[in-house]
Amino acid sequence: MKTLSLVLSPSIVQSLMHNLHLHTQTESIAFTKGRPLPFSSLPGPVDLPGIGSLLNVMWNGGLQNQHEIMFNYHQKFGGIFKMNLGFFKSVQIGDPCLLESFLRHECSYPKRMEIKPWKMYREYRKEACGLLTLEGEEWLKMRRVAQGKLMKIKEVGKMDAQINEVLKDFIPHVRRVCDKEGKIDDLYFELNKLSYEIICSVLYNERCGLLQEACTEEALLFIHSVKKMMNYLGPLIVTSPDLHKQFNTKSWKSHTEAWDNIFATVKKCIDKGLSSDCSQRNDLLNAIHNEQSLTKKQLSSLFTELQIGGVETTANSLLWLIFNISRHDDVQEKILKEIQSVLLSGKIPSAELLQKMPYLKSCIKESMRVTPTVPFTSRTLDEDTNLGGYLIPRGTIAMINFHAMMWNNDCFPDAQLYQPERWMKPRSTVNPFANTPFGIGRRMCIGRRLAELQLQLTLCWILQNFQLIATDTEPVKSIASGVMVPTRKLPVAFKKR
Ligand code: HEM
Repeated sequence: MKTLSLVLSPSIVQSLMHNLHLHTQTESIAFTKGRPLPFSSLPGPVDLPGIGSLLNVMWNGGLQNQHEIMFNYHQKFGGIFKMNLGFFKSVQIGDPCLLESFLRHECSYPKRMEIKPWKMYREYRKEACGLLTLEGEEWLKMRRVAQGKLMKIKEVGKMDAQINEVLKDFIPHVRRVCDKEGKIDDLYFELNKLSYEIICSVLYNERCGLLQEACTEEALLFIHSVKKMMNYLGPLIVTSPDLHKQFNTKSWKSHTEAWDNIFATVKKCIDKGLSSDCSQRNDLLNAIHNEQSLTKKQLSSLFTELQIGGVETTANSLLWLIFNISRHDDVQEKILKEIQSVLLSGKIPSAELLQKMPYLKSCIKESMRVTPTVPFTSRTLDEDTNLGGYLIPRGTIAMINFHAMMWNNDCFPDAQLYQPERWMKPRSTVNPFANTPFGIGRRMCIGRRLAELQLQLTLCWILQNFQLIATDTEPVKSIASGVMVPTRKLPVAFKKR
């Protein structure tokens, strides 16, 4: 059994869990060793036979509203509670101190909850798995290959010129798609195009034409297919994917067709990128291929899952960033001044010059905290684990709730307000485990550095060319649909400078 060195004393935990709101790193909680209490004694919502808390979840808005439901449960039960949804039993972690101790004992091959339909597709079509779906030693081997190129700030910094080339085309594209009032009909879709164009440029040195006036359906195939695949994923997971496959249902067929298109698009890029005309190119594909540690099949799966992981997430973070800035004129003015003071006489932003823009970076960090793109991640426990004074059995899914931690008033005073200044203090008192929008530990997002560079450069280009205007001030709610999407079109307009 794995015992975490920092465990909450069971008696203190029990009284705290039941009587107090979410506790945080700012409260002094004594972590002592002791005999853990059984899993069954963890607090948690009603657990009915066979369905657990499913009815409660449905009553409160369903899985789409799971971020708010879990946030409220953390307020009620504390930083750790158990939850059973019938199809899976979980322990929910929403406290930075507990997360820190959980990670201190992370195993060599951390496992996220399996996305079964994705695995089934790969078996069905005899495709390999990539970083999102691999486990064990194979995962670590692939991770090491990709990490050397993607997690080093210096390596990623070299991608700035390619990203700028795409952004140069994005600005006239925005002007083209704006109506007379500066509104964009489907801003999220346009940002997805930008994100896809950037990732293809960085991975394969390939431009896809998504920002051109006459953009072809073929170029849009990947984005449409990911959307289609995600639409069918939920129903397949909640019911039985095995039965869907056995009866070849519409959901299974559509999910398969979408993945076929996703893999076909990536394989085309790989074949072209490795052809003799392009093999001298300075891109991620050739850099990884030249190391000769992955087969062609593994390359396809790695690159497919890098694209899946990187396109919509970055577009979504950018969408919320634009929204948050549009509602804070003072913040917008301050970023623009910072940009103008660094980019003298029309200089183009670069990874190096971004180092002189701490306020711009704080604005992005704050946006990802207040409106996170991914609200949770998961780990499947490989051993019985003593966490927070409770014995969590092997095989339980630990849901790590970033959203609950990032919205915790004890970690972040006035947590639901957008206040970039909170990141500008010389000595931050924030527990770093409380703000982890890219996940954490050995399996954290491998595209983090690239996403950050992309967001920083894009914000520079947008604010130099447009003033972001809030067209109304009504609240905008979000729903959990893989990533956190707004429930209505964002009320934002782009006014030319
Ligand atoms: C703002 C944009 C992004 C956000 C918010 C984001 C968020 C995340 C999160 C929360 C995880 C799970 C981490 C964990 O379980 O601890 C993850 C994993 C992952 N992300 Fe990202 N991501 C972003 C951009 C990207 C980009 C640009 C790429 C590709 C270049 C990418 C590729 C991946 C991959 C492959 C994984 C799985 C890593 C593994 O299990 O080894 N992501 N991301």
